[in-house]
Amino acid sequence: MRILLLGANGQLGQALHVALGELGTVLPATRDGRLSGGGEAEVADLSAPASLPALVERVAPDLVVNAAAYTAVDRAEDEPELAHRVNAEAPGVLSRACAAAGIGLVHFSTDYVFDGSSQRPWREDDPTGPLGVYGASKLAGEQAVREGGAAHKIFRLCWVYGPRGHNFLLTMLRLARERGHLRVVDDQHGTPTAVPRIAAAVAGALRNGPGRTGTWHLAAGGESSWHGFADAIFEAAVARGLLAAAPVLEAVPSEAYPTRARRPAWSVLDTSAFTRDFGLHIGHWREGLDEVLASLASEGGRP
Ligand SMILES: NC(=O)C1=CN([C@@H]2O[C@H](COP(=O)(O)OP(=O)(O)OC[C@H]3O[C@@H](n4cnc5c(N)ncnc54)[C@H](OP(=O)(O)O)[C@@H]3O)[C@@H](O)[C@H]2O)C=CC1
Ligand SMILES: Cc1cn([C@H]2C[C@H](O)[C@@H](COP(=O)(O)OP(=O)(O)O[C@H]3O[C@@H](C)C(=O)[C@@H](O)[C@H]3O)O2)c(=O)[nH]c1=O
Repeated sequence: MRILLLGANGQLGQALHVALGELGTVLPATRDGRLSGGGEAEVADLSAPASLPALVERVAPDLVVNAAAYTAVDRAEDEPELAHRVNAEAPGVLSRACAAAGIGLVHFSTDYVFDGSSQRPWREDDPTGPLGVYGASKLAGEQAVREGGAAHKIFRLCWVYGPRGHNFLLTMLRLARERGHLRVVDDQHGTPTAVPRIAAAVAGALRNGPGRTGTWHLAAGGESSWHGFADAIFEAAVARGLLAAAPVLEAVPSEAYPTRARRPAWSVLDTSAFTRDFGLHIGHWREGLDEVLASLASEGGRP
């Protein structure tokens, strides 16, 4: 199987590049045709959606996996058109191109399509209500993929982090090295999910349910606040020698840490449909955290 992977330089894209290798040949594509680890890739600029059908036609893959996205949650408030083009229009164009070629499309969405008001983990068919531009653009992307007509798998992820790229774990490690005191919100709840485990689960889902089309929640087990996640990061990072000492960590309400975009108070996803349909689960979020910190430690300590 030939798999065209868009967004191959992103944190999820890099993990998928490895994990999808077990299913066939991965053909990476990036914004500028270069792989961040060195090497060449196809060019796929999602801010120019009209360029995408020709790429799909020329490469003639058996499957397209779209890990590219506009993910800057606060900046999206000031660049709504760009966010919409990359996160909504481009996935719609891809879905139509895949439908025309008779191939499937794997796409990713987010817990930020919800408004955070639930009292229990969100199910796939719960009403959406994004609080900001990023979440709204990702919701429009889901709808565009469904309407585009390709057989698709849309995986809604939550609080993604890994050993590379831009994410909360790496931000916390950096800030802890710069300051002795951090303030982190404790009234937003979700499930931190490590990219290596997401990538393995996506490969497993393609293996176990290649013909299935639909939308699934895919996240680790358990739940935490951002403050609880930061606390666990510092405890494990000190134990693994990645930090000399944990900073003082103050729990604060969201009002005390104002951001350009509002985030949901409750982002925990119910993943039972994914487990039922593909026979897989990602494991508890603390297991994924331990693996990522172990891999950072084995790489020499400093991300
Ligand atoms: N990060 C998270 O916490 C979560 C992410 N998700 C979803 O998971 C998916 C993967 O996200 P993640 O890997 O974390 O995000 P990253 O920001 O790490 O990666 C996104 C990739 O998309 C690329 N990209 C952005 N704009 C364009 C463009 N115009 N043309 C081509 N490529 C572009 C970026 O390229 P470049 O490297 O050149 O900037 C980057 O490599 C996305 O769909 C995201 O919405 C869902 C829930 C949580
Ligand atoms: C850096 C920092 C953040 N925070 C708060 C801000 C925010 O409410 C929360 C999370 O911070 P971030 O801005 O790093 O995370 P954010 O970019 O909101 O993360 C989101 O990214 C997108 C792409 C998704 O799809 C989501 O699932 C989610 O992972 O923590 C603090 O309280 N203290 C701090 O020192």
